[in-house]
Amino acid sequence: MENVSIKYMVGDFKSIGFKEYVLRRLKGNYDTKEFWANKHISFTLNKGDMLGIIGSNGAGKSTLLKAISGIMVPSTGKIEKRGKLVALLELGSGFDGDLTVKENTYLRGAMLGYTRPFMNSKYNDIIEFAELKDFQDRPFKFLSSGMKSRLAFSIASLINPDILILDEVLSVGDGAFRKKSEKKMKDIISGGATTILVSHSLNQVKSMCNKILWLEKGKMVQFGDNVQNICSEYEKFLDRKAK
Ligand SMILES: Nc1ncnc2c1ncn2[C@@H]1O[C@H](COP(=O)(O)OP(=O)(O)OP(=O)(O)O)[C@@H](O)[C@H]1O
Repeated sequence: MENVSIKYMVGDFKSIGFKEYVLRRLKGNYDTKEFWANKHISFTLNKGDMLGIIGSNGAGKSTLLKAISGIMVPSTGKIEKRGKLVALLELGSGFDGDLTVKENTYLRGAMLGYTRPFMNSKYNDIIEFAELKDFQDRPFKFLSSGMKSRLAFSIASLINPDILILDEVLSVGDGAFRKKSEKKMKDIISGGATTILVSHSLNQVKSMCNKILWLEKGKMVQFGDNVQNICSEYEKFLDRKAK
């Protein structure tokens, strides 16, 4: 990632409708502003790295993940990545609520570019890992949040991506599933994949990540492999903020 900045346009243009928009433009009181959610972010990861991204609410963590996943294009700068990328962003994104768990698993596989025979060979493992064997024919919308995230994680992790992006998904599963998924992620990493994880749990970052990126108000505060030190500086920062 080289000098990446990402801006959102904010203002009242979404809610006003076309006629009002034209009128306001003509009168010159059409109000939009640029909001930079990320500014000048640069870092490099190697195969097998696990990066933890930390920072306060609104620091720009999810926006950066969207850019890495290719959902958003950076306003400036460049992102280069090699290999098959799988991203788990907002809960339930990429699923169809009316289709069953089974149908969604195949759909998700197809969206990621996998063939039906490949998905046939992985399907049982995915459902077993997600502990959703009894729910295969249930519409996705009737699953609990934890079950939805378990299915998303199982699909993403069992199809062996080169790059795995996780936005807080692990925090939705219960304790037992979290332990199991952390172990799975360690296996994925030792298999050579690169993982990026956004987390508000410093313990999780400390125990799993070998690199860390700390963002605040869109800017990079620290990046490096001294995970313990950066986490304790961040903890002190949070303590000062809470006073
Ligand atoms: N679609 C959007 N339009 C305008 N501003 C946005 C949009 N999405 C996010 N933002 C703003 O960009 C900033 C960064 O948001 P982002 O979701 O990346 O933060 P975050 O670090 O992931 O936060 P959290 O820890 O709360 O999930 C915030 O100030 C947010 O209000």
